[in-house]
Amino acid sequence: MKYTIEVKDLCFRYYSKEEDTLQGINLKVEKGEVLTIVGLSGNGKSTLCHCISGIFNHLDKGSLRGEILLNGRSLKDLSRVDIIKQIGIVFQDPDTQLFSPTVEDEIAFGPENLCLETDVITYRIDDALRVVGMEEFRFSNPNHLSGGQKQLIALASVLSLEPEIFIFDEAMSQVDKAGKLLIKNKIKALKKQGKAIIMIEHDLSNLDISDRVMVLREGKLFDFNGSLS
Ligand SMILES: Nc1ncnc2c1ncn2[C@@H]1O[C@H](COP(=O)(O)OP(=O)(O)OP(=O)(O)O)[C@@H](O)[C@H]1O
Repeated sequence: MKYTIEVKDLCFRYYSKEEDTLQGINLKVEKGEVLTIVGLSGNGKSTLCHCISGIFNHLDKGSLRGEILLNGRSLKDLSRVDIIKQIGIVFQDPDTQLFSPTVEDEIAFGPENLCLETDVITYRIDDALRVVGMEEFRFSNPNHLSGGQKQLIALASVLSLEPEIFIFDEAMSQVDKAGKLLIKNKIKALKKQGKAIIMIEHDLSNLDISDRVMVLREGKLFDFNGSLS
């Protein structure tokens, strides 16, 4: 069976470190599945997200061993555009993700780079803003928004790419109760559409939308019952 995401024996070491931050990670996510990874701060969750999303293929920050497969194809064999079309990541800190002068430009950036037709881009902006309940901020400067609003715009900018795989790295950490409900409902809808989703979470109340939970501890990934992945 081809999994949407499959990670085999992944190890990652930052050049500035003497030990591997990720140590022999194995995981699989199917179409329509939500996998949540929990773990204490500094245990490697963001590093894992950056490896899976292909960011470390392009930013030479360390050495990566093992294999990451998207729909059966190694990440190493995919171009940057192929990866962006397949996998969307919402970063933990929205300030690292938002750089456009307006919310509209921010959401349009990905689809424009995929050279989509103008009316498709407009539709995707409208839809993404509606999903995150931020229509009234369309022409606002993202820098002037609150942390939670920035997280919602970061999510909208990934939704507009319509990838098959979503990675949410604590994407709801600054969002208020109403925003969390919107995001959770959208994740449920994405799951129904057959998207594969990896969520990194600190807040255990968000686990209700997960199919499976794994724990990352000191660079190793465990099933929730404590057995090594
Ligand atoms: N760019 C980097 N260069 C060197 N070491 C790094 C870098 N980024 C992260 N690390 C280190 O890798 C380890 C794992 O960090 P990471 O951010 O992946 O953990 P995390 O579980 O996501 O933590 P948090 O929940 O606080 O975000 C930490 O020891 C961190 O200091």
